[in-house]
Amino acid sequence: MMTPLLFNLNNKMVLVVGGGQVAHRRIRTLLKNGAQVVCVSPAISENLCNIKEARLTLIHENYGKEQLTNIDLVIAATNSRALNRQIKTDCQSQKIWCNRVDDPDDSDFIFPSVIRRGDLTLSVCTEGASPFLTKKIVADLAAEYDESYAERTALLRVLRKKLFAGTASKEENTEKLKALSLCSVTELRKKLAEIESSVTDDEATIDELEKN
Ligand SMILES: C[C@@]1(CC(=O)O)C2=NC(=C\c3[nH]c(c(CCC(=O)O)c3CC(=O)O)Cc3[nH]c(c(CC(=O)O)c3CCC(=O)O)/C=C3\N/C(=C\2)[C@@H](CCC(=O)O)[C@]3(C)CC(=O)O)/[C@H]1CCC(=O)O
Ligand SMILES: NC(=O)c1ccc[n+]([C@@H]2O[C@H](COP(=O)([O-])OP(=O)(O)OC[C@H]3O[C@@H](n4cnc5c(N)ncnc54)[C@H](O)[C@@H]3O)[C@@H](O)[C@H]2O)c1
Repeated sequence: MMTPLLFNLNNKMVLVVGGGQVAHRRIRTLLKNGAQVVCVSPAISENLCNIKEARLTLIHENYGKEQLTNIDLVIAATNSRALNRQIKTDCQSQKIWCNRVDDPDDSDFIFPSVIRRGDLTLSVCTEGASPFLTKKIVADLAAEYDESYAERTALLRVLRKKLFAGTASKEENTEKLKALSLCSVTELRKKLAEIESSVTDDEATIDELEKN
């Protein structure tokens, strides 16, 4: 059984071995999430060659153990099971975490399918049992948790911060936060506008008092 974690890939050095379809998918995900990527493969797909991104380095060579120097994570994405197994073994001896795209059981981590709505992340995985089931569930969830959830999450973040900055007790805040999480985007916008205008009123009152 795998453990779901949210991992900060900013500035991590990731070696992707292989330059085919699966490598391309992994590299797009890695770049989107801030990683530095080195891709090593004798053949590199046109899709990959067309990516214009300073954080991606393409090396037209066969895999070699020396390429693991200064690498944080490795994706073994070649079409050879024997080579992917060798890469995993090399990583293990250097304590580098490795994803084998052909064998979840022999991987230190695997890639779920992800839906992003601003700061809301939904992640689905069957640990290799059925990637097609994953796709179906993701399509269902994407329809239910639509783009409006990005604003909903952003509004909740601001309201939460404002509540914590206020003088209410911890218990009161917990109750309010629970209720807010069930509000629609329209209700949340309204609540934020109310809080902001009352803050402005308070500030105006303080200004008045200071003047007198
Ligand atoms: C979620 C997604 C993310 C992504 O890849 O970006 C993903 N696979 C996707 C699609 C997909 N993959 C495959 C098919 C063909 C149908 C089929 O074979 O069933 C399709 C469908 C398609 O392509 O449409 C084949 C396949 N996949 C794996 C193996 C090896 C094995 O199981 O041993 C084989 C057999 C290879 C062979 O035949 O040799 C293994 C893995 N695939 C994973 C992730 C990890 C577990 C995720 C999970 O189980 O939920 C894991 C364990 C490892 C990893 O992390 O790499 C992405 C959904 C894309 C989306 O959402 O659009
Ligand atoms: N995880 C998944 O979602 C998923 C999906 C489909 C397939 N797969 C598995 O992933 C493997 C790769 O799939 P693909 O569609 O990307 O295959 P592909 O044939 O498109 O790409 C394989 C790549 O490996 C490279 N390669 C071969 N020998 C190499 C070496 N010595 N050093 C470096 N690179 C080398 C090739 O040049 C090629 O770029 C498949 O064999 C399959 O087992 C996984």
